[in-house]
Amino acid sequence: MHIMEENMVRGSLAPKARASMLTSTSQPRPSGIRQPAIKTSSSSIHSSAPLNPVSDSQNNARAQPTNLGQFGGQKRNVPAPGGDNTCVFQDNKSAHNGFAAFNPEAKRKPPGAGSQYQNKSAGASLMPRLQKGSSILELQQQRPATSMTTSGSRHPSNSSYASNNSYGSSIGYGSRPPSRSHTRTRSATRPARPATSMDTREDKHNGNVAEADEHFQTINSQFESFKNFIESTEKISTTVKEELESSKKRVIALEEERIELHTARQRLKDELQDAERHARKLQYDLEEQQSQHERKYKILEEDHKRELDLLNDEFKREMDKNQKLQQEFESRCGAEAEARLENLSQDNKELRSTLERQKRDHEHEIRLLHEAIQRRDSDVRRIEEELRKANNERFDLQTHIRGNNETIERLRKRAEDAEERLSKDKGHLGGQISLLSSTLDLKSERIQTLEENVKKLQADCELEVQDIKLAAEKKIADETALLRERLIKEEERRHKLFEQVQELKGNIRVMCRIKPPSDPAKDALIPFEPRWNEIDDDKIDGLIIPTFREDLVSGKLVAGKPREFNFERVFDEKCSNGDVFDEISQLVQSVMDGKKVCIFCYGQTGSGKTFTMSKRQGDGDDGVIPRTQGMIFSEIERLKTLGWEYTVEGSYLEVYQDKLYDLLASRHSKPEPLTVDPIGDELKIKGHDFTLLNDARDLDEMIRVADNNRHVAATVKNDRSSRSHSILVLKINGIKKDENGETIRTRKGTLNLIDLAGSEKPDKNGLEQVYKEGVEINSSLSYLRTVLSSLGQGKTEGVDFRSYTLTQLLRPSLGKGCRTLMFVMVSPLKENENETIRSLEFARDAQKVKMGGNGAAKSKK
Ligand SMILES: Nc1ncnc2c1ncn2[C@@H]1O[C@H](COP(=O)(O)OP(=O)(O)OP(=O)(O)O)[C@@H](O)[C@H]1O
Repeated sequence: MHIMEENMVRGSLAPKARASMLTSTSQPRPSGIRQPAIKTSSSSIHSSAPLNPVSDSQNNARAQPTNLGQFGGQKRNVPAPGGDNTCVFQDNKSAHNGFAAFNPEAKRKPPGAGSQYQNKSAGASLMPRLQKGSSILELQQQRPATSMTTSGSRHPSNSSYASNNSYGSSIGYGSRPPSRSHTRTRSATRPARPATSMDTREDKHNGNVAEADEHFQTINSQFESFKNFIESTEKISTTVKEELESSKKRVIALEEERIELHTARQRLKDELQDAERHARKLQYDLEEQQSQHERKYKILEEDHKRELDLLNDEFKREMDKNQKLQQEFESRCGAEAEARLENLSQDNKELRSTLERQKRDHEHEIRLLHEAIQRRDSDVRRIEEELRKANNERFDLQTHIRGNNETIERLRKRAEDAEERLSKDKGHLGGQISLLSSTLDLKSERIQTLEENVKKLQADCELEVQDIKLAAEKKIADETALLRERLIKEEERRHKLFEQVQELKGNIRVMCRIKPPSDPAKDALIPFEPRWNEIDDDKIDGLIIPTFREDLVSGKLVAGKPREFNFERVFDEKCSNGDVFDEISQLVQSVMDGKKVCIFCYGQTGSGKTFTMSKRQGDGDDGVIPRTQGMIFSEIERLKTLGWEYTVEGSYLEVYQDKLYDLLASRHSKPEPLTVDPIGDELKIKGHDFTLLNDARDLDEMIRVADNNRHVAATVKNDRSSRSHSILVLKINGIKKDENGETIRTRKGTLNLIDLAGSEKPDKNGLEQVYKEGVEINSSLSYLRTVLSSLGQGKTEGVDFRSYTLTQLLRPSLGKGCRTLMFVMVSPLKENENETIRSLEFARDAQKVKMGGNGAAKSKK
């Protein structure tokens, strides 16, 4: 029984299973199976069950050593029931333990007495087969027929031992074999005992035989009982096996469950990782989109700002121009034009207020746009906050899942333990697993919900951004269109105002430039007194040259009447070419508006005409021609945005010795003189084509070629004196079309930039050629003066332009609607005072010219 228990403990059964098994086996178990009586004192045995009294015959039997003498001093080893049906015979000590368990009587009796109810043959037949591990049944089957079985009354199956229903009651704890008082018959086969002294007492002997029979019966019944016990033990064993089998199955099922759980956990983990990856990707996409939107917004904003800046610049320029115009208007018009000035001021005010309003509107719209961007930023921040929360939740979830994983891991270990403590832990584990599974399900659902939220927020954000973008784009487009429209209108207004001011300024405007002395410390200079402009007090618009005369009485020099010259502007020696161009750029602008403009420089040789007109030395202070060149082509680009397309054609001509030459013609052969068409308002030259100039580089190249071909020579005043009048003619035509490509407006402007040859008294002592040139130059200039003074006297008809090629050339530029600006260049040197005064007088005459008629000045045919 101990062995059986040990086997059960060693097996992989959980305590509960073992307990149930033990419980189940406890029912049929004979009371002596686990009886610790092996170590119990005899007194306890007595106290637990009454012992049958030993009969006389038993005592007699004890006293018969011959009967069971061969067992003398030897304890009988009886196989113990239990375990896996093994009944082990051990040494005397263990045998004593095992047997005493169900037959304590054997222990209580002296060794010799033990053989009283076991005959020799029974003991001999059992002994050799009582091997370790043999079962009782086997023993029963293996037991050969003994002398007892031959009697037919000792066959185990017929043993009266089985008559005791309870093994415990017969051989159990504290029991003893039944009374030996039963009668029995002596076996017929029993051999006759040798004659002994006892034969003499035959009756007594017969009584002993009967007692032995009875004892045999008892043993049989005990054996039967034992057999029943074995059978019940076998049943128990089968039950235990079945329990064991079912336990194993449960273990397998649990293991499978554990694997499933593990797989599910792994799957969940993968899904969580996927979800994390997906969330990270979403976040990355969101950030990417945000940065893209921000970039686009920046670009839009910058474009908008640029456009605004441009418009503001435009506005400022317009305002400056208007201011200038107004100032000029005020300075020139006097009282008679006050009404017009009032109107202009009104217009100007309106224009200013319109522009201010537009500016305010614009700023307001920008503010709105900024607010929309700020709203969008706050939305983005909100989304980021939500995303952060989602990330936090995801992090919590991960932590929780990690905790869960650890719990699962712990549970897995516990499941392994549960293999040993199967039924006890199973329910708990299952509960926890299902709880965890449901928690995991909940968390997965939460992740899914969060992801969906993020997606939704992202989609909302994209839509919102898209809407804002579209609205902003539309607003910008509308605004641009509106501003463009306004700009076109303002351009028209400016054009009109400009025209009005130009008309008020007169047909020929005159400006004067004083060349700086080459050595101010040494050079004797004309004591010019500047007359500062009343409005622009940093500008000079007049010169006073003091005069002296000899007092006839005293013979001393006394101050005479000073000579005063008033011009539109006087540039003193400090002024640069840039200052000059700033003043005349409006005229170049008016060429773009379709006007005929003529700018020419008049002055003594070496007074700075070419310097002012053509200087191109790379020090940044270019003359009028290079600056005009730059301005024309940038204006063409600007006007393109207002729907205008311009073409530029150019020609560079020279009047040398009163003959007209094309400065662009090849100089390999002698150039042929050209003829000016004396009829019409446009300058036309017979047999001469204008060159199409696509860009500033073409014009540049044209000027370079012309400069190389111009007639120059050393004069007294100038080492490289221009010996001819050079004329750069630019025809600038603009065309504006509507959406259908129909021409709706045209502009035809002409710009003549003329660098006249130096006026100087011809030096008779110089080269003949130079002298001849000087005479010719002076003649043509004198004639120009004559023409100008005729025009100045209000003659509009009968003015003879034909006498000189120079005046023929200038005729179309001196008519009505033409703008002519004359620069008079003067030397500051005392030695050139007379020439300077002559030039200034020439300029004053020119200033008086009023061009009349409906076209060019009428020539005398
Ligand atoms: N405003 C100025 N500042 C500095 N130098 C000047 C200025 N004006 C003219 N000069 C210098 O004076 C010299 C003569 O000038 P420029 O050739 O322009 O005279 P010009 O009137 O064209 O003479 P010409 O009629 O003989 O051709 C040049 O060396 C030029 O650099």
